[in-house]
Amino acid sequence: MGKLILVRHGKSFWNIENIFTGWTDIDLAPEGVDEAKIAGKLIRDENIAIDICFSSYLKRAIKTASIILETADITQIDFIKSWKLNERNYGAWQGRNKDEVRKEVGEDPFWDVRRGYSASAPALSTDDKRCPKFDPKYKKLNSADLPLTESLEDTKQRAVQYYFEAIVPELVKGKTVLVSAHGNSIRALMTQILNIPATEISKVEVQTGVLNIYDFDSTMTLKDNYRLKQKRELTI
Ligand SMILES: O=C(O)[C@@H](CO)OP(=O)(O)O
Repeated sequence: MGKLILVRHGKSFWNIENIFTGWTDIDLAPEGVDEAKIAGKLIRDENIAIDICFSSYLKRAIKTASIILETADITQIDFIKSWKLNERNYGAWQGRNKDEVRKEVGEDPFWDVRRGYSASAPALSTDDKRCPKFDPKYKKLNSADLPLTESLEDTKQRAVQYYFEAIVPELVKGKTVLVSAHGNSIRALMTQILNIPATEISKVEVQTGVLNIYDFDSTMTLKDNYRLKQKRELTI
């Protein structure tokens, strides 16, 4: 039976400061490191043998996965990174305080972009230093493929495409797969897996550091889904 574990990275410094992050490569805050350790301890205690790990290109997701695997003492597995698991690109809102943007643009347009399906923040201009083409991480990619802003729909399109292309084949083989990604890329995958319509997508919230587990049979029929999380103090 294939087991998929979706985890949103532990809290980053900008999560704590309430700043739109998107593709900005912000590190885990100490609280986020602890969340990842707790998740790793849960994997270890539940004897979940992860076979393969996928992560976005962003360090908050990469470090979350690495800490989980290290804490669970899982060392000899493939670790594959894809930009298609990145957070939604929030365009010109990246780096801005969420409350300030809300006051500036108004409640409805703000929530339409932030939790609606098709709206996006204003695009980055092509000479903006925040454009992915200026970041060496993306140098092997075609710059025309790299977004200057994205709606949730755009994010879902590339994340789900990657899910079918790279992750589902592992699940079909019966593997246990860890995917470490972001609020919006995971929201996109969850709505695909649970068949949630676009109109309901805004109601799906994804908590940091929580293990969202999906068990499939060999025909990819979902047999069970549950969350593992632990609030108590870290003792390791
Ligand atoms: O800032 C972001 O990149 C995301 C996730 O933290 O924000 P939001 O939850 O508003 O989509």
